[in-house]
Amino acid sequence: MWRAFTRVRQKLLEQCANGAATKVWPQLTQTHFQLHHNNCVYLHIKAARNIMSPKPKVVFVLGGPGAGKGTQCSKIVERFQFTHLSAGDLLREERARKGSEFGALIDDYIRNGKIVPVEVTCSLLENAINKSGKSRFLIDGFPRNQDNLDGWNKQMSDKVDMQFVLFFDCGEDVCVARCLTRGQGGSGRTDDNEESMKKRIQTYYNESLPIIKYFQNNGLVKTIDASPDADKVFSEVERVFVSSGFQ
Ligand SMILES: Nc1ncnc2c1ncn2[C@@H]1O[C@H](COP(=O)(O)OP(=O)(O)OP(=O)(O)O)[C@@H](O)[C@H]1O
Ligand SMILES: O=c1ccn([C@@H]2O[C@H](COP(=O)(O)O)[C@@H](O)[C@H]2O)c(=O)[nH]1
Repeated sequence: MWRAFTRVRQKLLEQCANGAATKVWPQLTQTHFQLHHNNCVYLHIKAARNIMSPKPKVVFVLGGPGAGKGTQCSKIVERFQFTHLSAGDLLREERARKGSEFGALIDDYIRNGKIVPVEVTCSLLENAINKSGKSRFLIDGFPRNQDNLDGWNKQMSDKVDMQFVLFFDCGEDVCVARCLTRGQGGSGRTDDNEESMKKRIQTYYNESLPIIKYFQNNGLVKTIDASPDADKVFSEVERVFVSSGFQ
């Protein structure tokens, strides 16, 4: 956790300890500093930046269908007080909303594993962020293609502080088996069936993986092996969040 430090003056730590520093940086507490054995005081840069940035913090959560994104997001919410926004859930809610002008379109896209135009998804995400009044968000299952990424950059990138992309790496067979088991268990999802799965997997390879690669090329991706059991996966996830300065 305390890998990225910058040296600060001893006086600052003392100010922090006696509360005087809150006048300068009200969000910082003594937990953001560490006294090193050589008597120098270090500030945890990422933790400090995380707490001092006024924009909402966003982590994109990506991976194949059934990789375990939603399952891990629930655990992250519990441990790190993030708000979970699943783009798929928001679209399903909008599809079910009486009078929605997008209901039929969303239904067709979901059944066929296609990606809904970004104007619809991005507006749902922005409304959810604004409505929540919260400051840490997991955006699960978005951006999924170039249209999503372009639309997000146009509408949202200046309004949030994107932290990193959490990528759940999982083989196709495991992904498909998890979704089909979820369907047989009564998920009620119109796309947890073999026909939709084939299309979802194709969309993932053709449209979503190139976006993950783009983020990778920009050094933004934290990859997690999503094939072990959920608790084991979470221990890796926890490590990533802590080393990124979240407490
Ligand atoms: N590590 C795991 N090991 C075994 N089963 C898992 C694991 N993680 C999740 N599952 C199960 O697999 C199914 C899919 O998980 P989850 O809904 O979290 O995936 P997802 O990536 O959000 O899926 P989708 O993209 O389809 O929304 C669920 O039934 C869940 O209980
Ligand atoms: O940004 C998004 C997210 C989802 N969709 C559509 O919804 C389904 C289901 O998504 P899950 O993340 O698996 O819940 C997906 O196959 C797409 O059809 C979307 O269009 N855009």
